[in-house]
Amino acid sequence: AAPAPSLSGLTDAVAGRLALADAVAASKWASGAAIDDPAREQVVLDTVSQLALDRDLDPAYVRNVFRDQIEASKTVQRGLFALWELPGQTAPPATPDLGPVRAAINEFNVAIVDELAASRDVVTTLRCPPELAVSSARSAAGAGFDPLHVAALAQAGESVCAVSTGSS
Ligand SMILES: O=C(O)C(=O)C[C@]1(C(=O)O)C=C[C@@H](O)C=C1
Repeated sequence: AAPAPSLSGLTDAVAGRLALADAVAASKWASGAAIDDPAREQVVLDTVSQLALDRDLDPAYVRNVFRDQIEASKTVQRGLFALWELPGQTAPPATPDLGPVRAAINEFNVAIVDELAASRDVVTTLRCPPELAVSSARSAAGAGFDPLHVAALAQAGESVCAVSTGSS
């Protein structure tokens, strides 16, 4: 088989994080919580900024990538809420406790920053956009994504290909 495209590790981690939006949405639907949680977003962005510094990556670059991760998660959550509001549709049963799914999201956050560090020499080149597209398609297929999740995965990758990633 052909070797995996170089950004596959990154897009697999991004897709894995995005797939957790389904469990987040089900939990929020069950509890009546709002999709937007600005305090949690701040914790995520501050955490990944520190992870970036630890890996000598530009924290502003990594924050931008994670703003897109958060927006992509909300795209999926809003899409699922819209679906569950339709007559005859039901949300899957879920517990209101977001703790376990957020712990899983935290693990993907670390994996994504690790992959950004591993891909630092690719993401600043013209190879990045086509490799990101191929890797995203591969990850989406592997995850069995529907059109809602495929669209959100593209949104999640919008800031990956960058001019510079260094912290200096
Ligand atoms: O943790 C949540 O409540 C989520 O919905 C996930 C997430 C994220 O992607 O990290 C997305 C939207 C919220 O505003 C906060 C965080």
